[in-house]
Amino acid sequence: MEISVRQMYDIEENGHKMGFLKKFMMENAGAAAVRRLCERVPDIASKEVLILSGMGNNGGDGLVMARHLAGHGARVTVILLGTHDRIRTEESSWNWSILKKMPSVRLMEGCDSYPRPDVMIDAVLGTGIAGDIREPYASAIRHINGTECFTMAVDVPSGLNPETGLAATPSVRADVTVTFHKMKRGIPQRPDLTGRVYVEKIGIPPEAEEGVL
Ligand SMILES: NC(=O)C1=CN([C@@H]2O[C@H](COP(=O)(O)OP(=O)(O)OC[C@H]3O[C@@H](n4cnc5c(N)ncnc54)[C@H](O)[C@@H]3O)[C@@H](O)[C@H]2O)[C@@H](O)CC1
Ligand SMILES: [K+]
Repeated sequence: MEISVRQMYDIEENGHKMGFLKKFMMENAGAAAVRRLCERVPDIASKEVLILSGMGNNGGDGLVMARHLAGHGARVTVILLGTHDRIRTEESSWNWSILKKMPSVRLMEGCDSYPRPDVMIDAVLGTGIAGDIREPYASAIRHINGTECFTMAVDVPSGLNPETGLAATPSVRADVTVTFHKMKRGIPQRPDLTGRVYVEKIGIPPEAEEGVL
């Protein structure tokens, strides 16, 4: 079943009000994405992974992935596309503050030149996308597309509108996309951008869908 972005936000809100806090959803989302990544890249411990994280909760999923990947022994760099004081949500800031205590993860706030990794994680933009792609997000997306390495998009390839299926210029072209809870209706319209799509449950109680679906 495909759902709208509005329905996804309402389900998330209902789950949060039930006490299944958004930070738990984010944790499960990042963990599920890393499980899929390890399936697709079995020798992850020998890999250099670059995570490009935006300032919203899509970026927060990327921050969770950084911690899990460090646990798997990967060499992880996170580039936050802004400064940490501009992170927009409590759950994402919370994950950033954990990473600050982890020397095993290299953290950068903004950057002039991007490292060239073996694996790229696109956690730039998700369901919160609105309008034309602004900087520094546009440069980050162009960088992702300019590398040859294996690319996983978190929730939706950045630039692709998960409601309409319309793709901004630029939009990420991913090898795989891991989306959460249920398929958003715009995602299956662009297999050329998403690559293979996995839909992962993130622990939201089914009761959170009551009155929404
Ligand atoms: N819905 C859910 O159940 C869950 C959602 N999660 C994640 O949260 C994401 C949604 O998070 P948010 O609502 O914070 O939104 P996003 O993280 O998708 O985007 C918000 C950020 O992007 C910026 N932005 C929006 N459009 C832009 C544009 N055109 N150019 C440049 N910057 C732009 C905004 O200013 C804001 O900083 C989902 O895609 C998913 O990855 C997960 O944490 C797990 C739970
Ligand atoms: K993304």
